[in-house]
Amino acid sequence: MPEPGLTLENVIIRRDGHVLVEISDNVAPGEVLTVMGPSGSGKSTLLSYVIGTLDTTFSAQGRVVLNGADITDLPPEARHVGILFQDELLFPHLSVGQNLAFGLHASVKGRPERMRRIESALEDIGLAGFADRDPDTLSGGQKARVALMRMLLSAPKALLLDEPFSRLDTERRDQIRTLVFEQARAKGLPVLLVTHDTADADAAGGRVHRLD
Ligand SMILES: Nc1ncnc2c1ncn2[C@@H]1O[C@H](COP(=O)(O)OP(=O)(O)OP(=O)(O)O)[C@@H](O)[C@H]1O
Repeated sequence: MPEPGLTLENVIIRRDGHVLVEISDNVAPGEVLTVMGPSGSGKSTLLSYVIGTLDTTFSAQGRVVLNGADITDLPPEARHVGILFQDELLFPHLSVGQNLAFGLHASVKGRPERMRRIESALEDIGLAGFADRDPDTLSGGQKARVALMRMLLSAPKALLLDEPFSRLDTERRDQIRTLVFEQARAKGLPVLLVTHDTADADAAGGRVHRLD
């Protein structure tokens, strides 16, 4: 039986011959593995490796396996791994609804069905009726919720989060954090969370992998 979730199998990432990252682990569906470590320890590099955008200055060995399928050599768009960054930007020239439509998986066909999905997605993040708004009229927390939902609509099979909460004030941070972890659990998605903040790790409630 293939192991469900996101498996990093004997992954070693090197730069200039030196080992930067070494990890071997399985993140189960709905589980959050928090990756912590000082600046420059390779946290973002590890996420680049998992999504398939590792810079050529690095060399890597090992395998990335998602729900039993080896995705190590697939191009990023074929991996079905969603990523959310600290500086997650919405397209400023598109409305909130169009931004979500951009994320919506191609398997959702027909304009009425696509519109219905977007309306229901906006309800899920407490932004019903916001479809026609310009992103620059939203607060930071509202933008973060739209960015999260845009990623979820693409039907990823795993989530990677690179300091996605660090720009939010404490109250919004708690809200968005809860929303992300609830959605990941509800959809059974394995999550890799990169953060400097021990409060993020505590909220995630899962295991912590330290890079030095
Ligand atoms: N494209 C690149 N070319 C050369 N070196 C790079 C490149 N990208 C990252 N590095 C180096 O690799 C190391 C790891 O960087 P990385 O961004 O993964 O660290 P990090 O742990 O995410 O840091 P931070 O917490 O500051 O974001 C750093 O020393 C960085 O300078």
